[in-house]
Amino acid sequence: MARTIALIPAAGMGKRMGAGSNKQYLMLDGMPILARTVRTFEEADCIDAIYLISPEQEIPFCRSDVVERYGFTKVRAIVPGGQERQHSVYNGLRAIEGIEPDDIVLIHDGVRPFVSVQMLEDAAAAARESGASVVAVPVKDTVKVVQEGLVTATPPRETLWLAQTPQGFRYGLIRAAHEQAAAAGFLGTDDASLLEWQGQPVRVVQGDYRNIKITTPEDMILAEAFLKETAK
Ligand SMILES: Nc1ccn([C@@H]2O[C@H](COP(=O)(O)OP(=O)(O)OP(=O)(O)O)[C@@H](O)[C@H]2O)c(=O)n1
Ligand SMILES: C[C@](O)(CO)[C@H](O)COP(=O)(O)O
Repeated sequence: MARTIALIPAAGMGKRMGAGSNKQYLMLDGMPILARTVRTFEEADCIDAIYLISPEQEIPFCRSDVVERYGFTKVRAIVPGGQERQHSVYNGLRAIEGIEPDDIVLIHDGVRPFVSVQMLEDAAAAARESGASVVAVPVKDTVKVVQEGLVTATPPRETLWLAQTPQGFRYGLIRAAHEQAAAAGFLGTDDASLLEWQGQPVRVVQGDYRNIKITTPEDMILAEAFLKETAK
């Protein structure tokens, strides 16, 4: 049976959060965002090993204040990140030990702490069957394409989905896509887009509107509200 490996990029600088420190370590009800995210992977039976990706200078802190403090036993390594998210993920892909082309890699933002075990299982199963999967939700608003302050298009809403993570892949496929993108200088904002760029199919798996990426200060308010609701 193919193994399922989690790659958790957490090497961003959190510029849009403007917290003055890295957003992945902001506390949500007493626990760092990143630790909340890793906990779900630690608890999921379908996950065999976890690789974290961190800014190089924060690796000791990540080890002491996330991995050791919360006793995460599945974390195999903390890998230094790169300039862009894509570079960080590529570093992670190259660091996984003993991985086979048919093993599954689940790539998940460290700052999406509301991921569920069900989402991990669904994304991994779809990747095993189809090669690549992306967790996503349908958009609720009408989306405008805007150029130089003018609307140039209103794409039909039923075709629009918001991409989340986890995104799941057979290792051989995602490794080759990252290598080809790096050689061609193609930069995508998620991993599925690299396979799309190659013309490969990507299966959509139903996500959850609560699986937010904590990006700007109002996302912290939402995250705290979600936590309060589940504590009731
Ligand atoms: N060079 C980078 C940039 C981003 N990420 C990670 O990718 C995820 C999604 O990125 P985003 O929310 O954009 O985080 P930041 O890059 O930190 O935010 P900003 O763009 O506001 O600086 C985060 O877990 C982030 O840490 C990464 O590992 N390496
Ligand atoms: C991967 C991602 O979270 C999917 O929504 C998103 O594309 C990351 O983008 P960002 O530019 O790093 O915020």
